Amino acid sequence: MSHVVVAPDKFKGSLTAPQVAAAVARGLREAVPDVDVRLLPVADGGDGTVDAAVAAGFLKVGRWVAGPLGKPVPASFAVRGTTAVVEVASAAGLTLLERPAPLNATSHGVGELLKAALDVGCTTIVLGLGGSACTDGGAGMLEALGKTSFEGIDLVLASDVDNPLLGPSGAAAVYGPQKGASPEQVEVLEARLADFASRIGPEHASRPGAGAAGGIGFAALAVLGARFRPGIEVVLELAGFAEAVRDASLVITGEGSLDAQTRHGKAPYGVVRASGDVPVVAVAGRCSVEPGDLGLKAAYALLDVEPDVTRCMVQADSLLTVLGGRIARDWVSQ
Ligand SMILES: O=C(O)[C@H](O)CO
Repeated sequence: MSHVVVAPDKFKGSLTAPQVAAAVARGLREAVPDVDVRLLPVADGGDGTVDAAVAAGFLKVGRWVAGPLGKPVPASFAVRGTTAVVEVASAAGLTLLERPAPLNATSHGVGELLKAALDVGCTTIVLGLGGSACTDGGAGMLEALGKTSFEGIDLVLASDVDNPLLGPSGAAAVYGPQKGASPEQVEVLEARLADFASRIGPEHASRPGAGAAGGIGFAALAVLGARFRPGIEVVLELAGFAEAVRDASLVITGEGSLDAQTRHGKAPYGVVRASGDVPVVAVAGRCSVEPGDLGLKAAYALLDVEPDVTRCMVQADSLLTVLGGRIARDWVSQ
């Protein structure tokens, strides 16, 4: 019997991607005990990118760095050979703050993590962009790096979005509000970013991904010679997805919400695109789009099993196991 690849992203606010994968696999195995399941939790560059690398065989390295408000936080990056995976969210993530601080959150700790990755001898550094608390254009990161040179270093941005730095689809306007910024604060952030860009390299402000992670993308492109890539593509490569999906009979992906945004660089859509002819189904907390529009054969939502949203979040693990069982009955031959 050929195998099933389980490659979900996290369910934000409830389960990490490895936890989602494990819960679905449990359901598959309960329904079809001899099913061959391969777990490949993924991420889009935002939180969970280091976890995905670790699940793919990288080693986790811990470091205390300045958190989004300067207070030390235990952060981590992942290393395999001379490649490091550094995640913005680990040092400057929104989830690290008790209360949002849109005007004051800094990317300083990200610079410290990059330095640490260079110090252990890494020459390729994947920088996962997304899930950040800051909108400082990467100024804090550059300050922490000081005169550190990236010459000879391949710095690859694994970005959750491809927005430019400025304007109506820029870092402040689009992502400021989700970091707690009021309309007036968005204007302040936009003005700060425009001023910073005019001093650092205005020609880089419109590049895809310059607006990712509060403008850390911009600083990395303009000053550190980074190259932009969609995060899910980089993560699938690091995880050896192409190899894992070969001869598979089914791929199961998913994330908390399957919606209109999913087509725009979200992990499940990247998984569909990388799966070729292998059928792909998804699990989700909720699904507000036609599965077929995302190239999915079917979508299984927690809300179809448990209509109460709070219970869905709290019991996500056991509900995903129920969905795993349903998928096994619908798609895996006994
Ligand atoms: O961190 C952020 O600002 C968003 O996730 C977009 O990258």
